[in-house]
Amino acid sequence: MKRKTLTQYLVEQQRNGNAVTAELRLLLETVARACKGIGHAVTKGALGGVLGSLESENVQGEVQKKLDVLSNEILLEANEWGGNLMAMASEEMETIHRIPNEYPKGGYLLLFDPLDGSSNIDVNVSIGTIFSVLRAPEAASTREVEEADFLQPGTQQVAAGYAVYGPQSMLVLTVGNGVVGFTLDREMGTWVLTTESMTIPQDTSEFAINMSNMRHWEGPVKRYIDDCLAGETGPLAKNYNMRWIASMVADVHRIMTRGGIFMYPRDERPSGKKGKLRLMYEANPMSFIVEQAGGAATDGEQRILDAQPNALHQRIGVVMGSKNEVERVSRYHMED
Ligand SMILES: O=P(O)(O)OC[C@H]1O[C@](O)(COP(=O)(O)O)[C@@H](O)[C@@H]1O
Ligand SMILES: [Mg+2]
Ligand SMILES: [Mg+2]
Repeated sequence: MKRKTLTQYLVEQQRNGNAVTAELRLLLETVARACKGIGHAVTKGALGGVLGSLESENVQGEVQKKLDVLSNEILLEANEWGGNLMAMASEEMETIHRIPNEYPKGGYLLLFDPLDGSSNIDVNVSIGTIFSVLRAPEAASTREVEEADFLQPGTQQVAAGYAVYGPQSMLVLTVGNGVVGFTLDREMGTWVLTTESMTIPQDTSEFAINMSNMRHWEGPVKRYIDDCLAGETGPLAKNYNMRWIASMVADVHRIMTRGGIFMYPRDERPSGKKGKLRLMYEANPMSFIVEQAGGAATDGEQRILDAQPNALHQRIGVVMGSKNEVERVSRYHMED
């Protein structure tokens, strides 16, 4: 069977008058090429000297892995000269990266978590890259682009995707017209369309949460997990299975494939941080993808995509996946 490549898919989306402009197509192709480069570095492992940590910490106060920094550089370099962007923002950089004046600029803003699942790099477990594309506000074309230009709710995203570097490298993408999945043909070096329409089953009996945080959870999350653990004879009247890979991309990719609910809720730790995951680089792009696949995403109280960001590195509680199960967790929050 002749399969479409990423380029063919995007050209088709452009021709069909959907959301993909020529500029967005080139931008997405560039991001996909960068992901191929990151995947290549990941595959080399110790042979490529990419494992281990650096002395540095990122803006979140987390120790940076060599691959966090390398992946960030690959994405910056690939996208800097493409002519489609005004600026980029990354989980690994304190503030935004404006396109230097010597390069042409375009109308989009790109945000990314260059390497997601950092704790899994050195143990050879699936990791990934998450990205989100916004339109730069009109006003930014007549002045210098600012951090505030990025603070748009997730509903404004024009595209989002992730690459997962696992047994296969896959790229999962939405341009607001459903979700498609590409597998990397390593010999040819091309992303090949292998799933035309990714959809998440509405119901599930599989949850993903880091159980070691249980003592910090808020009441509604505790109640939900207790009900899951009670199994057949409990209030949910079914037995649940649990999975936790500790790479959001890999956990959400499993849910995109066979359903489930992924939770990294905000909790009551004295740090006062609103959850662990970042709204702009993780929660928003993944929520857009999950919703486009028929799932749902909430922070417990509100739809994640409706959250108005107030800072680039803001964190948020995340509950996403199979629609009926996410709605159940929202109900538990309402009843609290
Ligand atoms: O180690 P924990 O607390 O279970 O956290 C795992 C979560 O942290 C993350 O690794 C955070 O992402 P980064 O690796 O990009 O910082 C998520 O991918 C994952 O879901
Ligand atoms: Mg991450
Ligand atoms: Mg990261």
